[in-house]
Amino acid sequence: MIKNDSKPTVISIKNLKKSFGSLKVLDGVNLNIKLGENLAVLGKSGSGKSVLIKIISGLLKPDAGTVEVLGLEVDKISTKELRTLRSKIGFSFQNSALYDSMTVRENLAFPLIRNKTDLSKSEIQHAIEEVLNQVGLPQTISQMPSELSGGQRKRIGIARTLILKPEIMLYDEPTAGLDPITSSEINSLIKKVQTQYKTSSIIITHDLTCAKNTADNVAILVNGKFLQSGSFEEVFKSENEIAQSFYEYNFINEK
Ligand SMILES: Nc1ncnc2c1ncn2[C@@H]1O[C@H](COP(=O)(O)OP(=O)(O)OP(=O)(O)O)[C@@H](O)[C@H]1O
Repeated sequence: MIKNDSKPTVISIKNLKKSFGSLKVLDGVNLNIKLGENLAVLGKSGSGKSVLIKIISGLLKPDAGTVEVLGLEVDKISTKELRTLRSKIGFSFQNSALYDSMTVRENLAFPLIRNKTDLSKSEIQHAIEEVLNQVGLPQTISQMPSELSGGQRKRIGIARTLILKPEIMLYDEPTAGLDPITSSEINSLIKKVQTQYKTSSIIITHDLTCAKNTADNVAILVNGKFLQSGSFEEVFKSENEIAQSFYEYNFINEK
């Protein structure tokens, strides 16, 4: 799956298993993400994509296997180490998770104040302006989330994670519910984040256009394992029936 073996591995998962009662959700997942790589994880609803992300971020414990993130085994480290590790991971949630009663400025200041108490007011203001420019929305600084479009809210949600300069980004269905043009803008932003912030990312998506345009590699989660992984072309030009059925049910927009 990985093309450039000389780059360090940022996420390494070996034989990961996770069940809930008799429901086997992950049943031997193996995964390597190299520095600067974007990986799209595809899979049907309920296939375990969110469980995988929760295990990577230490919110759920694996039943078996090893999960190393930035060189640390997430289920073996102390709460304090986990907190530090999580501050290096940016989450882009489906609902953007903005605080409705705060302006865009306050939403962006919030993670900085919570995590970096030593920043001055002008440093915070500078960081907010910088990140708003990066996501292309400097004019929204005094607006409330309710005044923003779905695509703008998504961008501000991404800005709110970028302001902490994460090393890893986890995107949960970044284009869900967005029209094709707004989706394409979000896809471009994901690529921009990869190059400008030098992040390594997992992009959970049902949207093959998103996978094609944002990811270096894609992997399909089926029956608790990665069935197919590799570049978009490798996975979807294969004869594999499940990969083919994914492809046929998606309309692909070229960049
Ligand atoms: N804390 C939990 N307790 C019990 N079952 C759980 C828990 N979390 C997830 N599951 C089950 O694990 C399975 C995988 O869930 P998960 O949310 O990872 O799916 P998904 O691939 O992200 O789906 P979707 O695309 O719909 O978001 C589901 O059957 C879900 O009900």
